[in-house]
Amino acid sequence: MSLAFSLERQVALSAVARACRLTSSVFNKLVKNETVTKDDKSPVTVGDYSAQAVVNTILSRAFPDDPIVGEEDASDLKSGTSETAQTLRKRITELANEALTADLAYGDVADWGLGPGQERTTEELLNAIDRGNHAGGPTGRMWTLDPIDGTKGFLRGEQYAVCLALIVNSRVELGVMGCPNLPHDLSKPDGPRGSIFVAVRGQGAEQRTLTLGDPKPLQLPHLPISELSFLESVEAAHSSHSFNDRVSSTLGITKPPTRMDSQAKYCALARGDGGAYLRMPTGVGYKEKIWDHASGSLLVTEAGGMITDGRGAPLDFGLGRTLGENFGIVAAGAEVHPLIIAAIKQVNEQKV
Ligand SMILES: Nc1ncnc2c1ncn2[C@@H]1O[C@H](COP(=O)(O)OS(=O)(=O)O)[C@@H](OP(=O)(O)O)[C@H]1O
Ligand SMILES: [Mg+2]
Ligand SMILES: [Mg+2]
Ligand SMILES: [Mg+2]
Repeated sequence: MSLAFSLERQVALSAVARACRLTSSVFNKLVKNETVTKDDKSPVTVGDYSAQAVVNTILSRAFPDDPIVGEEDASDLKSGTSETAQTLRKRITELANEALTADLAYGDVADWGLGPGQERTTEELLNAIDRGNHAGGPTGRMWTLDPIDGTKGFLRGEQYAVCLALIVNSRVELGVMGCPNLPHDLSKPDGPRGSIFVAVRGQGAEQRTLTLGDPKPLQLPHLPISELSFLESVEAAHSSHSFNDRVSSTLGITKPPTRMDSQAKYCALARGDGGAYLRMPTGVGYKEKIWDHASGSLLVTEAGGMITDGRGAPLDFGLGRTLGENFGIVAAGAEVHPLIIAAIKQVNEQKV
C-alpha cells in the first residue's frame, strides 16, 4: 500500500526543485527593469513570475482539477504594452522554458508525463501564472504557492524560499520548501548551502539536497531557555522587533535574535536552529497570507514542534487567501511554545 499523498509529494518536490534551479540561476543575471513594484509597494521580479509559471505548469499537468492559491498574478504582464512589459514577458518565457525542459531528473514522475516538459508559449505561461488566482476557502483540495518568499532577501542575495503546500478541507497535508541560500550550518555562513524540506501530515519532516538526494529526518530538539534565540524577520515592517525583545526579556532569554529573511525561518527552526519563531504584527490591518505559512507550519509540527497565532489559536487556512483574524505567529518546540504564549500575554498586559 502506498503512503498517502505520495504522488503529490513527488510532484511537489520536483516542481520546487526546478523552481529553485531557476531562481538560483536568475539571481546572478538580474538586471535593471527585471524587478517591478506591485500596487502594495512590494517588489516582484522575473524570478517570482517565472517560478510561479513553472510550478503551476507542473501542478496543472499532474492535477488538472486542483485549484491553486498563488501569490503572483499576470494581469499587469498581460496588459502592459511598454517596452519593459515586453522585455519582462520575453524573459519570463525564456526562464520558465529553460527550467521546464532541463533534463534534471529531479524526482520527475515519468509515468505521469512529468519528465522534462515541452516548451510553452508566452500565453500559456502567463495563463499558468493566473492559475494561481483561486480565492481559497474551507472545503476541497487546493495548492498554495509562494514562488519566492522573501523577495527582498532574494534581491539582497540573502535568504528566500520557494514554498508550496497542499491544503485539503482547510488542513495542510503536504508542505515543500526550497531554500537555495540556506547554509547547512548557520554558524558557517560561507560553507555549503541550499536544501529542500518536505513534510507530509503523519509521515514526518525531512531535509534533502537541492537535487533531492540524501534525505535526513528532522526533529526539533528540546532547547532550554539559555539556548533559545528567536528567529525573526529582517524587515522591521513585517514583525515587531521591539515586541520580540520584550517577550525575550520576560522569558529570560539572553541570546540575541537571529534575523533571517523569508520562510527559511521555519526550515531553520525545524532542524533545530534557534528554537522559536516569533512574528507579531507591527500594526493593525495586515492579514498574513496562507502561502507565507502553510508549508512552514506543517514542517514545524511534523518535526515535533507547535504553531499557533500570538493568542494561542490555531492558524486557519480555510478562510480564503489570508489567515483572516489570526493575530501574529508563534512557532516553537512543544515545551517552550506555551511559555512564549504566556509571556506574550504578560507583555500585552503590561502595555495597558
Ligand atoms: N506588513 C507586513 N506584515 C507582515 N508580513 C508582511 C507585511 N508585508 C509583507 N509581508 C510578508 O512578509 C513576507 C516576507 O517574509 P519575512 O518578513 O519573514 O522576511 S523578510 O524579513 O521580509 O525578508 C513577504 O512575502 P514575499 O512577498 O513573498 O516576499 C510578505 O508576504
Ligand atoms: Mg511578495
Ligand atoms: Mg511570501
Ligand atoms: Mg513571494
